[in-house]
Amino acid sequence: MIHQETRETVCRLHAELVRYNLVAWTAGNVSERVPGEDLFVIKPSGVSYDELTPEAMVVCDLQGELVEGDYAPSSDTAAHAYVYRHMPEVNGVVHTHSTYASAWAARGEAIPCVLTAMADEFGGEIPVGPFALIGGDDIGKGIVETLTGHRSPALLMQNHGVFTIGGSAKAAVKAAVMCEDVARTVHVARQLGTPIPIEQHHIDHLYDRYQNVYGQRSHL
Ligand SMILES: O=C(CO)[C@@H](O)[C@@H](O)COP(=O)(O)O
Repeated sequence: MIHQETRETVCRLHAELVRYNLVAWTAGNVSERVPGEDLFVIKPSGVSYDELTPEAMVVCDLQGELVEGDYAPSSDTAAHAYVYRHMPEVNGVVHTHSTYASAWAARGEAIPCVLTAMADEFGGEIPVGPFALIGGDDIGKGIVETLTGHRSPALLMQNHGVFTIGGSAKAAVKAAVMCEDVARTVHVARQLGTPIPIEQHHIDHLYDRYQNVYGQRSHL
């Protein structure tokens, strides 16, 4: 099938949402831009995660129209397409209803930057986007307006759940995993007392280290 490599990547990353317990039933979705094309691959709508295969993935254009595939595209296709049209640096989009992050979304409250892991991955708080109905451009607009110029690759769409972006679908999945992890920890901290905010200059230092030094850097 066309765009087989991207199909395989997007299919494999959907299994990560299940592995990290970020979705229930058929909720959630992952997409990735097809390299060099005005196209992206996304999950078929309402198909069980254990039935997802590279062949079941669907290919859409940047208007969200189905280009190739046997299934109807995800109900969030318009949102993903909007992000790809307005954020050319983004090559991956993920949506989950992960429990703790969605509980913050239900309250419309940003997750404050009180953990070094938040400074590392999000460069500050995880912001909240507006309430938006599903299917049109409203969710996509909320994502773009909230994350443009913001360090965080994740946001909490009010009353809904998590959307993340990344330079790849894998990066967006990582952001979704880390978003749920810190949402849970900060929630527990709130139950025990008042979390202590990290000073901005420390956030900046931590973010720079994690983004530019942490891990294995290819020197070849
Ligand atoms: O939250 C929504 C829509 O935003 C769910 O329907 C979504 O998680 C799953 O929908 P799809 O199966 O991708 O169509």
